[in-house]
Amino acid sequence: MSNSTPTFPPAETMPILFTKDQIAERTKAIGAQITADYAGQSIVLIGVLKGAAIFLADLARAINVDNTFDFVAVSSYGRARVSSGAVKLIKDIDNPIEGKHVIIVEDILDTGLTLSYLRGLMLQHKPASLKIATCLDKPERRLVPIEADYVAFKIPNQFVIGYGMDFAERYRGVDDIRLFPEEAAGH
Ligand SMILES: O=P(O)(O)OC[C@H]1O[C@H](OP(=O)(O)OP(=O)(O)O)[C@H](O)[C@@H]1O
Ligand code: HPA
Ligand SMILES: [Mg+2]
Repeated sequence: MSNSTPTFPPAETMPILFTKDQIAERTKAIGAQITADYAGQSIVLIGVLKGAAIFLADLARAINVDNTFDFVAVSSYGRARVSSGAVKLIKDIDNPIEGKHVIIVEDILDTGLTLSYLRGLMLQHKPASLKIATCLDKPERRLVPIEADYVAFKIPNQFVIGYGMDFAERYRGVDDIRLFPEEAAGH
């Protein structure tokens, strides 16, 4: 059945894809990996607002090397529906990253348009190194070739909410990652 008005069913009614315990376990593992990879160095974690805020907060607490935070925000024009790759920077980094070890932190790598735009932009600042950490990777949806260096979970082509991820700005605070029912999307 299709309708034109989005509805916001309670998150508890949606199937769980990953529980908060599973997410915490993978986040700790990635944090340990980053700690090992950057031992003795300083890193800059750049979160992509708004979705990445929660994963960044947890990942940072699982990393045991000197680190600072920064945030960027982008706006995309119908990202999932056009292949133009039109992404615009709304908020830039606050501090220079030239010569620094940088990790861009995302909640989800989907078509790749957001991260491929941001990677190009950040490389212009000449960081010493640039890697990508993402909670979720949906490889089937990729429109441009880009891979993350640290991935908590690979998922099939299904829309998810929770742990920072939204549907129409809702559900970001849900602490499990759940499958959003397509019939509620109203398209
Ligand atoms: O790989 P892509 O197809 O570019 O999609 C992934 C991006 O889309 C979502 O952000 P969105 O732009 O919806 O904003 P939000 O983070 O504020 O939810 C998500 O948080 C990623 O940033
Ligand atoms: O599955 C998703 N859920 C929420 N936001 C998203 N942005 C890209 N893919 C998704
Ligand atoms: Mg985002």
